[in-house]
Amino acid sequence: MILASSDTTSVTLIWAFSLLLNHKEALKKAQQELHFHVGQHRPLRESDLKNLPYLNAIIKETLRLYPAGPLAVPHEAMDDCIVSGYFIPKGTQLLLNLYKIHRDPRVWPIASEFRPERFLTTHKGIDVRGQNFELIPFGSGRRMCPGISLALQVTGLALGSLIHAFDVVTPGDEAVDMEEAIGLTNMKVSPLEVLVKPRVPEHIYQ
Ligand code: HEM
Repeated sequence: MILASSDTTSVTLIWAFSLLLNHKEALKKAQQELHFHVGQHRPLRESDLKNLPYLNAIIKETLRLYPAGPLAVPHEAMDDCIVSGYFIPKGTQLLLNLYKIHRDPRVWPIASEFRPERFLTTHKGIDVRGQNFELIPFGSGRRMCPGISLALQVTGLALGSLIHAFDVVTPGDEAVDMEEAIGLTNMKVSPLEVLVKPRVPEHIYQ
């Protein structure tokens, strides 16, 4: 449980943060949303998250492009079945390539680009809770991730708090290297380096 939770949530945060550093206009929009709904005189609270559609769209777009478990967890067919015309005998081990599903250009125009706006416009009705099979970073069905609500709360609160309280840039304002490591969890190859500068009054940090 601890293994399933800590790596997946921290790596999602790292990718979200990296994407924002490489897309300054999205970072600015998210900070404006936080400024409007939370203001500069109190920290972000869990109860704010439902009022931050752009921040939520950023998290969905991050989970689409960089699902923490790109091959989910192996499943086994309990009965003979047919999937997309392929006969799958009972007992077959099945791996789901979430990474590929999430970048299918028939569903996701300009699939490899970071466009959080799609979740507020063309893909507004699509959620990550296992009901929309084109976006299933937490899997779907009986064995889907039981930590989904915690993961979404922690990611929203951590990412939102960071960009609410700090202006963030990379050293030398260089683009973040987005190379991915091969593994069960979708890790970033190089460590993320960030310079932070306070952007709210001192008492918010206490
Ligand atoms: C962004 C964060 C997370 C992502 C993207 C994620 C993703 C996933 C995925 C794809 C699966 C496999 C589902 C399937 O095969 O259908 C899974 C399983 C699981 N996750 Fe997560 N997870 C995250 C965070 C967490 C957290 C915070 C916890 C616990 C507090 C957790 C606990 C588990 C457990 C116990 C399983 C195995 C469930 C089973 O086999 O019945 N995960 N997760």
